[in-house]
Amino acid sequence: MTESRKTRSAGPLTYRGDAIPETTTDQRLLDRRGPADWVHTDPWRVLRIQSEFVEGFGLLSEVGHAVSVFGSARTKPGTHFYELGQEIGTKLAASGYAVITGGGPGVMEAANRGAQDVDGTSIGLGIELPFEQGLNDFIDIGVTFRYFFVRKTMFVKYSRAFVVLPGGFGTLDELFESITLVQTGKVTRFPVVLVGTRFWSGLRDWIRDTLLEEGTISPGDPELMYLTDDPDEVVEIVRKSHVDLARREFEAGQVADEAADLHAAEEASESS
Ligand SMILES: CC(C)=CCNc1ncnc2c1ncn2[C@@H]1O[C@H](COP(=O)(O)O)[C@@H](O)[C@H]1O
Repeated sequence: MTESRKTRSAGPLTYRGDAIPETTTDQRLLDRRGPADWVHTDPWRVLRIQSEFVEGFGLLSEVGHAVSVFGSARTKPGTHFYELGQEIGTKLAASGYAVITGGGPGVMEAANRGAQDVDGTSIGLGIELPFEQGLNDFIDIGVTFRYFFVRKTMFVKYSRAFVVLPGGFGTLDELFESITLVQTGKVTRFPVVLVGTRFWSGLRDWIRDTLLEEGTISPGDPELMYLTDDPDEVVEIVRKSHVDLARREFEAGQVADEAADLHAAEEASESS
């Protein structure tokens, strides 16, 4: 009979005899402090990026129907667009939509505040910035991301619609990112609603008169954006697109419960 050799298992690995390491994995994890440079290497960053996705998906997948509201970080309380942002936040929340913003001040704060005013779900997806900012005070659920692109994925994945109030480069970035995703068919399910006809009409005209004229976009592309000043119309556009999507999913046999519910609600309102 052969004498049984000393054996150690480490996860899926088996070591025997002289191959057995002197320490266990846990000991190596807990006992040693080596140089910290590896924290700044790309493979480590990949793990941090993954963890942001995991946290974001984990949090937002439980949230239900949501709409993202974008707009200037510099809009002050008491101004027209702050109040409009707040009213839109309130009306979306009252219609059952969670309101997601970038978590900062200005229009973001206004929309979060409006949602909170009616006990709606108010969410902030913040971003680490060179100057300390923190999430605004009107957020119930907040995440602060390190990476812009992870945060962008969250806005797109968990929103039924994008509502865009006047803003600067950040807002334009969000607007054009979302419209490009719609144009290229990467997302098929949400409307992009611009609020503030005077502010946005110059951009819309330039898109029509220059981009379309030059052939850099297709004839249907300018119609990918809605333009309004009316908070009720914002909610109406969101709701209608939501119901249309539910109907398409229902007809295609992809009957998620919510799609069936919405379809039934639509049928009921049509027949009443
Ligand atoms: C006062 C100040 C500049 C604060 C910055 N604090 C911020 N916190 C969170 N998201 C932001 C911030 N600044 C820009 N963003 C992002 O970019 C958009 C606004 O940028 P902008 O003000 O239009 O160009 C927002 O919808 C938001 O998603």
